[in-house]
Parts: sequence; structure tokens; C-alpha cells
Amino acid sequence: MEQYDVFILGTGTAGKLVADRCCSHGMKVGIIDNREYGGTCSQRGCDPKKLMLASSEAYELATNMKGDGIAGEIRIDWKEVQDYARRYTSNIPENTEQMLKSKGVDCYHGDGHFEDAHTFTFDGTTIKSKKFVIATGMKPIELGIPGEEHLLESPDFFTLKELPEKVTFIGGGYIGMEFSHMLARAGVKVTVIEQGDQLLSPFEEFTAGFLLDASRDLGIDVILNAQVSSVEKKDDRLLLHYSKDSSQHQQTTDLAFNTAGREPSVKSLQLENAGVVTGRDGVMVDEYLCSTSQSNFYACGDVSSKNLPLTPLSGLEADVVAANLTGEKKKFKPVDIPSVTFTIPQVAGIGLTEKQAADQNLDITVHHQDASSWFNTRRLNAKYYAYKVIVDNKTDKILGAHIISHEAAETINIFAVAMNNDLTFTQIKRTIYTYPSWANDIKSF
Ligand SMILES: Cc1cc2nc3c(=O)[nH]c(=O)nc-3n(C[C@H](O)[C@H](O)[C@H](O)COP(=O)(O)OP(=O)(O)OC[C@H]3O[C@@H](n4cnc5c(N)ncnc54)[C@H](O)[C@@H]3O)c2cc1C
Ligand SMILES: NC(=O)c1ccc[n+]([C@@H]2O[C@H](COP(=O)([O-])OP(=O)(O)OC[C@H]3O[C@@H](n4cnc5c(N)ncnc54)[C@H](O)[C@@H]3O)[C@@H](O)[C@H]2O)c1
Repeated sequence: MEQYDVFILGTGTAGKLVADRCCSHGMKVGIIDNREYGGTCSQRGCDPKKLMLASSEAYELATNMKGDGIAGEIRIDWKEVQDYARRYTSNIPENTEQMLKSKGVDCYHGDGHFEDAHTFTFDGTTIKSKKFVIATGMKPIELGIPGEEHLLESPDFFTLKELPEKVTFIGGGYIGMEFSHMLARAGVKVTVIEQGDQLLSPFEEFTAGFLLDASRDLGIDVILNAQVSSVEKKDDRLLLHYSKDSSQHQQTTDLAFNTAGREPSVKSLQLENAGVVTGRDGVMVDEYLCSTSQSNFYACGDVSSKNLPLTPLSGLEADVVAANLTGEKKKFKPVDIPSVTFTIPQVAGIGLTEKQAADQNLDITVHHQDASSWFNTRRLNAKYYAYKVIVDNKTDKILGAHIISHEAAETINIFAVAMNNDLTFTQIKRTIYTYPSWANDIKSF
């Protein structure tokens, strides 16, 4: 029976960082994953998605510039897109495991559960540890509808060998919209069925509204306020039954993805045997990211109750857990976090939406505009560009910023710097930026 100082479940952004740091402090560390090593971001999330997106970006620019400098046939070769992404990601599992082993971490593979607060078993092996770290991330939610087993999930997108004629996404959030934009540009007929009345529900209504228009321009059939009730297999195709406006509808599609959200991966771990309380948001943790019910357990990354499921946050939380395990007393301090949906155009946001600010009765000025006629958009023959900035009237501090543009992912970072360092709106507007650039447009926001 192996005995550890720290045993970590999950080898993604969060788990591997904690393992590395604890080992460097001379602790005896073990780690386990029930899939290949490396986690979601590097293999089934951010990185392969962005690699695949490079072709969509090239396609979009070339298509927009046709007749203004670009000639000839412009098309996406899906097989090459997949091969390109796989070239970058295929060696990650082995490299991650080798890196951990080289630091002295004992690496395991398997699916296990807790016997008690100090004992974890898998495949006939028993592990004892003084401390445990839960870093098992999230997985797609179960829809609980008949025929759900016919639906694909986000990891399947990265192994989709051939493109069918028609694909449907159930859920118009980050994943549904990023994937649907990629497939639509590759020539697939795409439908998005979203239960809410806007796409990208956490984002500002104003910018999400432009994404709806941009998605429809691209030929994506977006159906809002609709709920899928069952999935039927009909020969080689799927028949989706959904309700909208109190009536039943149906749709035939070749493939359908469940992109209706993700939930913490905790069920199979039987954490209740260890006295660790979990909730809808994952493992319930305090400000030190220590379990609220069992002091030898920590949680970080997507699976912790304090997290927003974004890679930089998983890293930030892992840093806090590693510090607390190695003798420092470190609190997790919430920060203003920018995030972006990598559609084309991109939708980015940070801080409060106008509605959230209004709900709090804040004394604010809202600066917003459809900026599609500005130079940066016209230069690309593009169509959409808009922003909304919410500013506190007393302090001139930025409470929220929201942008839809071809470079929103970068422009929003300037707002992240301002908001996390108490710069005023006037200060970032007075800053000298490179010209002509997207950042320079902030002077006119
Ligand atoms: C399609 C997609 C695109 C995304 N794009 C972005 C993006 O552009 N930007 C961004 O910031 N974020 C993005 N995210 C979110 C980001 O990937 C996650 O926030 C991040 O990967 C979480 O890291 P983590 O270490 O907490 O969990 P993970 O990386 O998910 O790691 C958890 C690990 O635990 C393992 N595991 C699970 N259950 C068990 C078990 N029972 N026993 C042992 N091991 C287990 C898993 O196999 C996995 O290796 C995306 C997510 C998806 C799905
Ligand atoms: N670019 C990025 O940073 C990025 C990209 C992908 C994922 N992520 C992270 O992963 C998390 C999960 O992403 P996601 O897209 O799975 O979830 P999400 O919460 O962003 O979107 C899920 C959508 O599905 C809808 N929905 C839920 N049930 C439904 C049903 N039965 N029928 C129709 N629609 C339904 C919801 O209303 C919501 O709009 C995100 O919160 C995000 O933090 C980030």
C-alpha cells in the first residue's frame, strides 16, 4: 500500500501544477487520471480548438477580401484542419506524464473511489495519503431526455473525421457557438437550439445580440427559447423533438451535439465516504480552497465551488492550493476575469453587464455604440463591431466592458489590466496606443 503526503486526482491545468509544486517542496506526491494525461484545455478544449480556428480565421479573411486582393477558390479542408491540431496535441499525454515523473511524482491511471478520508482505491490498488487534492474538472451535463445516448459531446468534435451535411447543437453557449461557427465556415448546415432567449447567456445582451445576427448571416439556424425533449435514431440520421412557443416541433439532422453546459466531475469518486461535501458547483471549499467539511481535502480548477470554468482560473486556484499545502497560508482572492467566445467575430466581456449594474442600483454611465463603420472593421471588409463600457460615476472606475469584434479577445485584456489595477476609464482613454490598432479605438469608446 502506497502512502503519500499529497495525492492528486486529475492531471489537467490544476492537478499537474499542484503535483509539480508539492514535489519541488520535497513532499511525496502521487497523481491519477482516468483518461490520458494533460486535461481538457490542452487536448479537448482551448488549445486544439484555437488551432482548428486558425483555418476559419484564414477562410473568413480571404472570403471577405475576395475581389479586393484575393482571388480563386477558398475552402476549408476538414481533414487537414484535424491533422494540424492533432500534430500539436498528440504528444501532450506522454510529455505531461514524463514531466511529472521527472519531477518525482508517482503517476497512476485508473478510475477509483474514496473508502474514507485517508484512503482511495482503484483497480485493486489502495492509496493512503495525508492530503488529497480534487482536480477532476468538469464533464458535459446529462440532459435526462430519451435518446440522449445518440448525442455527441465536445470531445467528439476533436475526432470528427468527416463532415456531414447537417449538424445540430443543443445549447448556444461558449462551446455550441464556437463549434457551430467553425462548422458553418467549413460548409456544414448548422442549427443551434438554445433554451434561453439569448445566445451566450453570461455575456452582455448588447454584444450577444450582434452575435445572433452574425451567426444567422453565416447561415446558422438559431432557434431560441426552445427545449429539446427527445432524440430518435432514424436510419443513419437523428430526429430531434423540441418544444417552442408551447408547441412541439421536430428537426432531422445527421449529427447532434450536447453543448448544454458542464458539471463538476465528482459523482464516481464517492466523496461522501470521505466526508467531503459537494454541491451543484462542485467540491464546497473555503477561501483557502480547503473542503468546508474535511480539512485534509482541497479542490482546485473547474471542480472547485469557487471556480469559473476557465483555464487561467484553474491555474490561479492551483497556485493557491499548492501554497497552502507547502506551508504558506494563501487565500483565493476573486479578481476581475476577462473571457471570450472564439466565434468570428469574437465576443468578449469582463465585469458587470448593464443589467447586473442596474439590478444593483449603481450610479453609472453606459458608453456603448455600434462601431461597425469604424476603420478597423472596414479594413477587413467585416460587418460587426460594437462595445459597451459601464463606468462608475463617482470614481470613474470601469465596472464592466463588453466587445464584439475580430480582435475582442485582445482588446478586452486592456480592460482587465485597468480593472485589476484600479485605473480609471479616463486613464485608459488617455493612454497612447499603437496606431492604427484595435486598442487605439478605446480612445473613442
Ligand atoms: C471545448 C472546450 C473549449 C474550451 N475553451 C476554453 C478557452 O478557450 N479558454 C478558457 O479559458 N477555457 C476554455 N475551456 C475551459 C477549460 O478547458 C477548463 O477551464 C480547464 O481545462 C479546467 O482545467 P482543470 O485542471 O480544472 O480540469 P481538466 O483540465 O478538465 O482536468 C481534469 C482531469 O481530471 C481527470 N478526471 C476526471 N474525473 C476523474 C476521476 N474520477 N478520476 C481521475 N481523474 C479524473 C480528467 O480526465 C482530466 O484529465 C474550454 C473547455 C471546453 C470543454
Ligand atoms: N472560450 C472559452 O473561454 C470557453 C470555451 C468553451 C467552454 N468554456 C467554459 O466551459 C463552460 C461550459 O461551456 P458550455 O458551452 O458547455 O456551457 P454554457 O453554460 O456556456 O452554455 C450552455 C448553453 O446551453 C443552454 N442549455 C442548457 N440546457 C439546454 C437544453 N436542454 N436545451 C437547449 N439549450 C440548453 C444554456 O441555456 C446555455 O446557453 C463555460 O461556462 C466556459 O467557462 C470556455
